[in-house]
Amino acid sequence: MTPQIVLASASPRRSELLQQIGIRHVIKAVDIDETPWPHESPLAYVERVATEKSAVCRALLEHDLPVLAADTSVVCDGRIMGKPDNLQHASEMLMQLSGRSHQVYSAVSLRGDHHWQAVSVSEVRFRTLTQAEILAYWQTGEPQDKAGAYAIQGLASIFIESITGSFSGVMGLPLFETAQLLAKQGIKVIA
Ligand SMILES: Cc1cn([C@H]2C[C@H](O)[C@@H](COP(=O)(O)OP(=O)(O)OP(=O)(O)O)O2)c(=O)[nH]c1=O
Repeated sequence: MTPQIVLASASPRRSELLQQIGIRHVIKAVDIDETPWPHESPLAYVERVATEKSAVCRALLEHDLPVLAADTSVVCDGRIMGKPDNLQHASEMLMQLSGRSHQVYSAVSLRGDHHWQAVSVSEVRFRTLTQAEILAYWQTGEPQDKAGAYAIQGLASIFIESITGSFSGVMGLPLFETAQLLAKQGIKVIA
């Protein structure tokens, strides 16, 4: 089957989500510096990083298939949370998320005939977590490669009281916005 797009991502979640809507893709992950700039807002940050991922990927390609990239950040009290470096870092993040709401920003960038982008912002509410739960959760291996040290699609679902916004966006690729961008490039998910 011929691919419709290139997915510029090493995230297995993003590939699964694209498969969920039947978009045929090949994966070409790129490595960029994801350090936020001083005083950069979460919105500006996720847009910049997603845009850079698609640009770097596009520059490496020898063909001109459209390139899709995304970036997802957990934001609490205006602070951007990336992936945890270790147990200590994950515990700090999860204690901060415990018993309250935070936001998840997911930016999508599509480079085809033009460059299009979209951002989804969701609100996620966690119940109160205990230190023992956080340690046990870390030991499952799930938090390691996830922004904010949790996965809504995994065991962390038992910590989440409510979500307003996009489940797929929290998971890493907002499918509503992605389908809208793909349509601009003439790629239809459904007739
Ligand atoms: C909040 C949350 C994040 N995540 C994941 C999605 C992303 O893989 C990751 C956020 O990191 P990203 O830097 O957005 O993506 P990535 O480094 O995994 O992949 P790439 O840069 O190559 O595209 O966190 C979940 O799987 N579930 C969740 O509930």
